[in-house]
Amino acid sequence: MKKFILVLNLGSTTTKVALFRDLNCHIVKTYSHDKELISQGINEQKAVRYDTIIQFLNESNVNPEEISIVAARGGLLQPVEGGTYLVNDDMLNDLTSGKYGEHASNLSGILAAEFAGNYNIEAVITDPVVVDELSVQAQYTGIEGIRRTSIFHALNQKAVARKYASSAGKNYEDLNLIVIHMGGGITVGAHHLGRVIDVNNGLNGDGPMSPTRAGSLPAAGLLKYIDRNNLSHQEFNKLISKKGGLLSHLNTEDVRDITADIDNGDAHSAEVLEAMAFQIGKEIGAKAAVLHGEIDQIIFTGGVSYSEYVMDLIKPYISFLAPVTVYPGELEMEALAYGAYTVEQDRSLLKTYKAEVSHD
Ligand SMILES: Nc1ncnc2c1ncn2[C@@H]1O[C@H](COP(=O)(O)OP(=O)(O)O)[C@@H](O)[C@H]1O
Ligand SMILES: CCCC(=O)OP(=O)(O)O
Repeated sequence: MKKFILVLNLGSTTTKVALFRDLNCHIVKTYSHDKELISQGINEQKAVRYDTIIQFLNESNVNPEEISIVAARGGLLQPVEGGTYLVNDDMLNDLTSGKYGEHASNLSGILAAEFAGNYNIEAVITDPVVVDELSVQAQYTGIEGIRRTSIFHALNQKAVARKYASSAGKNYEDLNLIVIHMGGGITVGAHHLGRVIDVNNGLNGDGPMSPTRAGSLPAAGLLKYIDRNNLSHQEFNKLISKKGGLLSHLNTEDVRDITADIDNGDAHSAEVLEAMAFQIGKEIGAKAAVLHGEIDQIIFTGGVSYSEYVMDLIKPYISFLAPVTVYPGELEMEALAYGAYTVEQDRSLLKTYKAEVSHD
């Protein structure tokens, strides 16, 4: 009997896999990958990541025939509204071609479709990283022809915001929140009455540096660096989105290793983490201005927010703005299972992704 929802959540540094029975988590595991793998392109990572999923099923003693649907974290697509989407051919083409960029979350959808195809079931994604609710003002840059788009931890930011609202006995749609997801990438979102009206692009050189992202860079300095090192487009993308931030400065993206080094007296590691905290604080201040200072709560989440060391570095910059709540880790597995469960119950909720028609 088909009774499980298989949840696949590929982040830049981890593969998280779970089995749910309806909305109850049967088993969940996080596999952390080494820095050699995560700095590769997604095609080079595909086989290892798929093997990780099969390893998980073997360890769980679950027969793939018992799975009714695959729920995956969605990747880089054209901007979409939130919701649960079928992984159809249009979506698969955009995820595979990298038309909108490359990130591990593309592989979630791709591997979900591969697995689903093998067992004649459906794959869906929920609230992909391209959910776009940016205000018109937030989309502007100072150059006509370059616009900001929304690429962030939409799934988890929305899930923790709703969890906080529910714990406060309020509706998400009635609150102003600043949500900070600190994973391989770091995104800081201004949630205004249920819409993320401003957020840094978590992938393409915007906002604070993170374990693997460069964050905002001085444009002229970047151009000189590219010329000096003769970087191709591909090398440039790798530099800012896979090998930046803590990995660039400290040769590891793992905050647990870095804080252990600091405990052993490593002053350089301490300085780099302080700089990351400074940049996160600054970004939160910017979002406070976007919300006109009317902030109900500041909410931290993501793997890095497990680190009390990092949280203690950030808090002095922002605790005067609003009360702080921390939800370490993520609620992404539950949110993905919920998305798949609801469309299994009511098919009319399933959305269809359509590729943009090219006019070239
Ligand atoms: N218990 C922990 N303490 C400190 N840092 C952690 C902890 N767990 C994970 N991290 C850090 O969180 C980052 C990964 O965040 P996570 O949200 O799990 O990843 P991903 O972006 O791959 O989904 C890494 O830098 C990792 O070192
Ligand atoms: C692409 C935006 C989301 C993101 O940064 O995810 P990771 O933290 O998993 O890299």
